Amino acid sequence: MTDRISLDDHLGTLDAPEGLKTVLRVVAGACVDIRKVVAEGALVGALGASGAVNVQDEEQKKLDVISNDILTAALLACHAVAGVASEEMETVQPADHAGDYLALFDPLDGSSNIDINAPVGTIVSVLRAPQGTPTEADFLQSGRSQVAALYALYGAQTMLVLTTGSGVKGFTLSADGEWRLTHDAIAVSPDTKEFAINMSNQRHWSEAVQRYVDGVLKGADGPRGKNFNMRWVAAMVADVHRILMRGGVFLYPWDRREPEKPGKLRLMYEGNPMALLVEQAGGKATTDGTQAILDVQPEQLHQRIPVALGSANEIDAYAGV
Ligand SMILES: O=P(O)(O)OC[C@H]1O[C@](O)(COP(=O)(O)O)[C@@H](O)[C@@H]1O
Ligand SMILES: [Mg+2]
Ligand SMILES: [Mg+2]
Repeated sequence: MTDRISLDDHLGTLDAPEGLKTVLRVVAGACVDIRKVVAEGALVGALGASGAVNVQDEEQKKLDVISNDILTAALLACHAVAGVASEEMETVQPADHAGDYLALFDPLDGSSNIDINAPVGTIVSVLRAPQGTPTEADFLQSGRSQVAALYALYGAQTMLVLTTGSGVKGFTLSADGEWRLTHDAIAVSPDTKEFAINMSNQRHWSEAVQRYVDGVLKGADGPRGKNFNMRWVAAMVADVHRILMRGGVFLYPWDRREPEKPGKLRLMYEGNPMALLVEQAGGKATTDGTQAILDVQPEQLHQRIPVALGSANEIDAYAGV
């Protein structure tokens, strides 16, 4: 397998600023370090709750905190990074030097999977930094402004899936610790017979979402005229990876439980990076079937949004119910 191009070599050939390549190398290295802790789990005392609660009012797992510390330290030490923001930190952290880039991340996505040895991952969005010390307002750029987006998936294989704005490539971590290109030109098929949604929230959804899911559940006997399969890994990173590999739709809509919150997932470090990857792979990434996530103007660092992304024709069907 060593004849496969490494991430390092791929970045070397990329028509992108050296600073951006450095940021991506640093993120990729931090993900290898996070993977080691994820893989050793109980052996290194990394499972279970940390005892703290984050700014989202969610219980932090030890691995949320460890992953956040690894990424934050690596990125703030990188000369090309002017500041970072994370799901696990209340506000932004400027670096003590100037830099051309800002990094926003969900250090460990799929926290409820940690203690059951199910897939988790890391999601990262990279933006251009303004002149001077960045403030929170400087991070509130729309998803279209991202210069790179990636995730690492700690699953049966460890993979890193990356876009710098011209297509999507997937790298697999080799036994000797190198990211190697295994998935060139990742593309989301326009049609699908697979959907992903947390069905336990059904009674809280809007009428339109109820209608769409009712239609797909009726399968060949209903308005869609074909049978659907359902999958829910409970880690956006793994559910989106499945869609990039074989199509499908991933839905996390607004629901009535907390009507003042627009959804569960966070715009800046979940919605935006995943939306750029999905669009770059030819899929659609929306809040409601029509509004592109990437065009949402952010108002808050930890802003939530509804998410409907995946196979283009199926997202159109979702919009049309
Ligand atoms: O608990 P549910 O409704 O299955 O939600 C699962 C969703 O929550 C998340 O785990 C939220 O992310 P975090 O684990 O980073 O908080 C998503 O990855 C996933 O899609
Ligand atoms: Mg998450
Ligand atoms: Mg998380």
